Amino acid sequence: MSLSAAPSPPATPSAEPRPLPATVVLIGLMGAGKSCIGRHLARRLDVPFVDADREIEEAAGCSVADIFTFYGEAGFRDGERRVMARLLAQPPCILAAGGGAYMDPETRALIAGGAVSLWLKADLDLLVSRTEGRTHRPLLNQGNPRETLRRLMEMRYPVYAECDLAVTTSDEPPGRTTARVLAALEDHFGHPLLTPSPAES
Ligand SMILES: Nc1ncnc2c1ncn2[C@@H]1O[C@H](COP(=O)(O)OP(=O)(O)O)[C@@H](O)[C@H]1O
Ligand SMILES: O=C(O)C1=C[C@@H](OP(=O)(O)O)[C@@H](O)[C@H](O)C1
Ligand SMILES: [Mg+2]
Repeated sequence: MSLSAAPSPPATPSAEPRPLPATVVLIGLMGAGKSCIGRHLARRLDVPFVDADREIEEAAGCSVADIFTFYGEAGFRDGERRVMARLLAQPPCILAAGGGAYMDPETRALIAGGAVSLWLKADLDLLVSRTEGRTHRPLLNQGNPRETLRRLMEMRYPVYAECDLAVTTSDEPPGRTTARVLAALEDHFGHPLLTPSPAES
């Protein structure tokens, strides 16, 4: 028996943390938490965070609601497709898409070609509770928002299901959801991701 003080190496060495290898696109319905969790995740990984809706607003010089009013939903979708293509050509970042972006076939193909899509999946009650009282989502500013969200779930969830990863969100602090998203990504990439900043809760 050796009396050496040197610790023996682990049977299976754990993988070294590596930088984010590809852009992560957060998809999901309005209120799922794409913008909120995206911001937390980017801070945790110390990579840029980009919110597609903010980029669209900057390019148009007005709010998403005004784009819908002046150019209609079709005009918004055209701008969204172009902005998503530009953002997907940038170095790896966390990209919060708007809820309808992944429904566009060209955008879906670009994401499948070089990014990782992660669906924040939420049930109807959670989406309603997280969106009520907010007025910046034109699709929910008319009619019955619960009914609109229910209809969008029916139309969109089968397409969202084409994504690479899905994480179910629940009524928990954003830090908990972020940790579960991070774990899903590390599992997908097969190695830990560099997290230079301390964990948030
Ligand atoms: N665990 C959680 N994950 C995501 N959002 C949460 C969570 N808990 C509370 N929220 C709140 O829910 C809202 C989600 O809105 P947002 O991030 O804009 O969604 P989206 O971009 O998907 O439409 C925010 O006000 C956020 O603070
Ligand atoms: O689901 C949609 O069609 C939309 C979602 C919104 O973004 P969030 O999902 O971030 O709220 C925004 O892009 C626009 O109001 C349309
Ligand atoms: Mg958002």
